[in-house]
Amino acid sequence: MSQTIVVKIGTSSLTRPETGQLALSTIATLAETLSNLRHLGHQVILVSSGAVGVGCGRLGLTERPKAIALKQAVAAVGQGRLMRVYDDLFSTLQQPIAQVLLTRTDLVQRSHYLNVYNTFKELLALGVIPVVNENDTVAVEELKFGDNDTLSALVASLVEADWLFLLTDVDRLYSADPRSVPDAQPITLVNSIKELAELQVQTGTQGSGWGTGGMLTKISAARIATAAGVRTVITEGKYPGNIEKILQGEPIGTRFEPKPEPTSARKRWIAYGLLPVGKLYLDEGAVKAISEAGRSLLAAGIITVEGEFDPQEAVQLCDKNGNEIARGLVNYSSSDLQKIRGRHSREISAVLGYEGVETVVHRDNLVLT
Ligand SMILES: Nc1ncnc2c1ncn2[C@@H]1O[C@H](COP(=O)(O)OP(=O)(O)O)[C@@H](O)[C@H]1O
Ligand SMILES: N[C@@H](CCC(=O)OP(=O)(O)O)C(=O)O
Repeated sequence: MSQTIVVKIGTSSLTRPETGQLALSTIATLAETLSNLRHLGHQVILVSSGAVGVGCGRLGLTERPKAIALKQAVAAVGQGRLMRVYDDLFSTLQQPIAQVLLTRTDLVQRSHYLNVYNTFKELLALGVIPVVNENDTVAVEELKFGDNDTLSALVASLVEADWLFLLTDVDRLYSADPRSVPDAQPITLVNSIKELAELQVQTGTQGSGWGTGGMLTKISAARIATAAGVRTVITEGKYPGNIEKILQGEPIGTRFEPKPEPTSARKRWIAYGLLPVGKLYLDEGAVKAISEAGRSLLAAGIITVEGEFDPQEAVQLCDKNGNEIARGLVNYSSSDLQKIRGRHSREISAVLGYEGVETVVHRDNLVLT
């Protein structure tokens, strides 16, 4: 049966840590594996990091730059080099590829999001393997995915993939970072992210020398992907051939079982695609109404409004202690909300001087998180 498979490979697998040079044998095996999957009739998307790492190698820089402009310049050098290598390898295997560079803003606007979706669908229908990365050279810091684990999960969710493989430099997830805790216990199966919380996995936020997010971003990627119904696997990038074995059922790496939430693609976009620009603190009644009774949010339940935003932007809905319970698209600007918070819906028109809608966040635009 044809499946849609998203494979993410991190810098730590694509480059040799000692020299920063490309790990050519790994990349060649990856190209072979992905081409095989295509021949078996699967649809394949590769999310590849490495622009910054490869750019550094090309320019002789020995550590990942911190200054934003330098990082962006280095990424521009590395991305071209990376695509050249991929295209050479995939061309030898007669497998067409395409470069897709995304920024977070491409997923924030619903029309752009649908546009990206249509482009992926078209590329996959053409038998092409899209090679995706964040458009590091133009991405604005506060509007970044920040790491390709998150990006790959959003792409997998967008195309409704069956599988997401996160290839990294450890063979699987452990109870703690195996670099610093030698007796950390391997984890092979995670039935739900809640179960992971119970296992109390320590992740640290540090990746290996060249990587960005360590295991933390991989687990949050697994959360996004499994909630969208995508089975997610963390496994070692050095052996891309394992992907085929895992698809055949071999217990390699750490497997996260999909836990599709009964939400539409649009609600997933609200929950994970959008960047919230404000926070609404709600009283207990409002928290109950939206989380237990599935109601819309009314102005009466809002205690505090934080941030500046326009109507139809995304906001976090929190309890009075600031814990997020939901996200949604707001019907009023922050300045109007400051005037109507705590007020009954029938008072809104008198306070604002125009006939506004009754709900602040309609339940169709609200997702529990
Ligand atoms: N609980 C854990 N299990 C496994 N690895 C962990 C854990 N916590 C932290 N790590 C570290 O995460 C690193 C992989 O993350 P990173 O370097 O960002 O990879 P990539 O470049 O593939 O995205 C590993 O080398 C490991 O040291
Ligand atoms: N977009 C960046 C990658 C950021 C990233 O997530 O890196 P990694 O942790 O190695 O997967 C680049 O191409 O260098």
